[in-house]
Amino acid sequence: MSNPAGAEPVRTPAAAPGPTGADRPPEDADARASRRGPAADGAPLRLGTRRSKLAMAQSGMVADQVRQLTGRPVELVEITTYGDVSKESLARIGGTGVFVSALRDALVAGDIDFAVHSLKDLPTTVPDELVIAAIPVREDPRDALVARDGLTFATLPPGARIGTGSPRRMAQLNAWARSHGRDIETVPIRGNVDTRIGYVTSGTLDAVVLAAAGLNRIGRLAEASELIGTDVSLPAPGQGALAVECAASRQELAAQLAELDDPFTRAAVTAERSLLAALEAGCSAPVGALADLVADGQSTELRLRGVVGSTDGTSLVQMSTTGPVPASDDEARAVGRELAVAMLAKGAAGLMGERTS
Ligand SMILES: NCc1[nH]cc(CCC(=O)O)c1CC(=O)O
Repeated sequence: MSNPAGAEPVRTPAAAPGPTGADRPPEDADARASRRGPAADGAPLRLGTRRSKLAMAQSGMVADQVRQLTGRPVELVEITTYGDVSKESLARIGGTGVFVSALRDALVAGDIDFAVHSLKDLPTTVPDELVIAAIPVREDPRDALVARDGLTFATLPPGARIGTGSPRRMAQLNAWARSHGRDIETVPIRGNVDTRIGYVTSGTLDAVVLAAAGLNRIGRLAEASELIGTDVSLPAPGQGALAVECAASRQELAAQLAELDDPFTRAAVTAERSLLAALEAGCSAPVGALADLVADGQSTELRLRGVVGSTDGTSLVQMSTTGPVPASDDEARAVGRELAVAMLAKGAAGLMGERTS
């Protein structure tokens, strides 16, 4: 692994300077908190966000909710991350944290008050200075196919070229194609959602695979020809969920943001991310995971499914576990850890070193 979970995130010189400027005198977190805490004079809360359309859309959604919750104005502060400026493939630069480190630096420095991340882009470890104050209700976690002429997996012609930069999607789509005697070619691409859909509208590729939640947030879900079943492709751990993060020292703010938290989403994504962490995989590893509820007669239980595969789809380790809905983050983490142990025993580790460009 080039950048395992828990490693120091990549620092970027491209981080936009905070609005308070680099030349302000140093002050500690408490001093900053008392200056801008929620008890202060109604000064706007600063929400740091990447400038991509998807990031702006999800930050805008949460900003509206926080305005309602606190009665305070919320202003968006644009921050550029390494993932935004690098032209390298995400698999190669080790996706862990490349979209979030500059936002986290700004939180720690006190240049912004809170940040909204796609949970699937967030490293599985949270720095001591920060806290995930809320994980709001998750949207549809599935992957979606955007294909020319409304084609679906079942109707794509032999040799169809499907774009995705995600080793997880490659592994599962290629495995599905192999087991169904279908001939597809996965083509590595990257770029923002509009760029990736552009490969289809321009005729360069027959289809691309994207997260349904991301398409929905930028208003383009209607262009998907198919939502991909979780029996074909398990989403990335945390896909479709957001994380609202602030400095751990801002306890009052964290308590207010916590009203946006959805306990079931938190339990589900905590189990998924714990699986990822225990596999010692980063967010660009070929790992899929999804926790959902299954009703079995009287009782409702939590099912956690996990998959690790080689990107060519020749080998796949798929396992699942079902049990009581976790009552705490610790219980949720234990569910993920236990499934990881079982998957490692089936050879999952050997499938994770792979990198594609
Ligand atoms: N890696 C980029 C990224 N991060 C979050 C989403 C989608 C939104 C989400 O999962 O919450 C996407 C785009 C995609 O995978 O198509």
